[in-house]
Amino acid sequence: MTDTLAEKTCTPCRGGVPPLTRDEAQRFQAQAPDWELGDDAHRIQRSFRCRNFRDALTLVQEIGELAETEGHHPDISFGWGYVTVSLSTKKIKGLHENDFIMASKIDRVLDRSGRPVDRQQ
Ligand SMILES: C[C@H](O)[C@H](O)[C@H]1CNC2=NC(N)=NC(=O)C2=N1
Repeated sequence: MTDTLAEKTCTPCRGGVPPLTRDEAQRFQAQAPDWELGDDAHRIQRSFRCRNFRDALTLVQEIGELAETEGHHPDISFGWGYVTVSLSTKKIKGLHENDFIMASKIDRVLDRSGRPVDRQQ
């Protein structure tokens, strides 16, 4: 049984590998179905609803710590009541398995924290 994405760890990406094709990205996306594949298949994105600004800020902090631990970093925008996370691998200007590993781990942060976050699509 191969590890699920959330059990994997990101591998340092030093470029030199092609980004995932749309088909490959769609296969990974099946394991992170709450994430939307961008039109150019070069990024995945998901928004979370939070109770207020402080909750959004706390979630951003948690995601930031996870990114530092994994060595793979999302772009995050947030405000009162929402956090939007976008993942793409800068070094290869497209998607890498690392992006889907991070997506799956971010989903686990939410599930574990059990915060009352609606999952807006
Ligand atoms: C060596 C290390 O893996 C790289 O510098 C990492 C750091 N975090 C990263 N995050 C993202 N999103 N893309 C990258 O290309 C990237 N490179």
